Amino acid sequence: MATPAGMGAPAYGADPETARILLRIGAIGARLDPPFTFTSGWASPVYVDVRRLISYPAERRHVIAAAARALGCAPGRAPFDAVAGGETAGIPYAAWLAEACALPMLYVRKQAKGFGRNARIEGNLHEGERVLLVEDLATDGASKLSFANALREAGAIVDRAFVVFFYGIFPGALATLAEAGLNLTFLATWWDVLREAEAAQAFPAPMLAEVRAFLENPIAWSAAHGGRAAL
Ligand SMILES: O=P(O)(O)OC[C@H]1O[C@H](OP(=O)(O)OP(=O)(O)O)[C@H](O)[C@@H]1O
Ligand SMILES: O=C(O)c1cc(=O)[nH]c(=O)[nH]1
Repeated sequence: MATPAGMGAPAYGADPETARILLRIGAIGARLDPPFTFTSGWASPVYVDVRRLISYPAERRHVIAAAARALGCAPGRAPFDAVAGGETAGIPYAAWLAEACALPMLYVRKQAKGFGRNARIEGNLHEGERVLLVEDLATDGASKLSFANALREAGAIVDRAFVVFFYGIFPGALATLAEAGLNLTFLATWWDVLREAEAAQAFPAPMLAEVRAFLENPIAWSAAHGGRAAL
């Protein structure tokens, strides 16, 4: 995986078991008619439902332990002061990681609530705290920028985000995050899942060909299937 020029390397926690877990718990979906549509507007023949992991205690423990290792955090020794989950899918992972690292937890709303405190950040954030942003997954990373900016506007220092799964196929995704001062740590990408899916013969041959076509050129695939057509 390419390292964005001029920034720290993305920390690829490379945990092959995470890819196997996602396949085993049915988190990897493939469908052509109709294709999936992502939050960012891309059309895709695949969807990764990392949310399912919350229902599997042994598997989620494995993933959180791998995340804590990749991030270098343990009780009394962490390179950040608090852990913030992105609404909604990031919140349980942030809670478990905060617990594993014995750190305070926060969460970030997609939008200000519109009434009450009208805040995007929940929990007690102290000015100047180093906050790790946690989410379930990243495709092109746009949601990470929004969550990180909300934390920064509230006074946090945010220079690292963690996701269980990073697509690893959208050109420039890591570089764009790095240019915005955000380095991404992740445990598995689509290339890990594809390797495991091929070994387990998880997709019939025609679907595998379609999945490969998307992974190798997601923008062209999306444009040809009614989705977003440009970065
Ligand atoms: O934009 P990216 O950084 O690449 O990440 C993709 C986002 O899409 C999903 O959230 P979704 O918008 O479906 O909301 P949810 O968490 O409330 O389900 C996922 O949880 C990420 O936040
Ligand atoms: O970008 C998204 O909306 C998205 C893609 C995906 O594979 N999984 C998911 O939960 N969200």
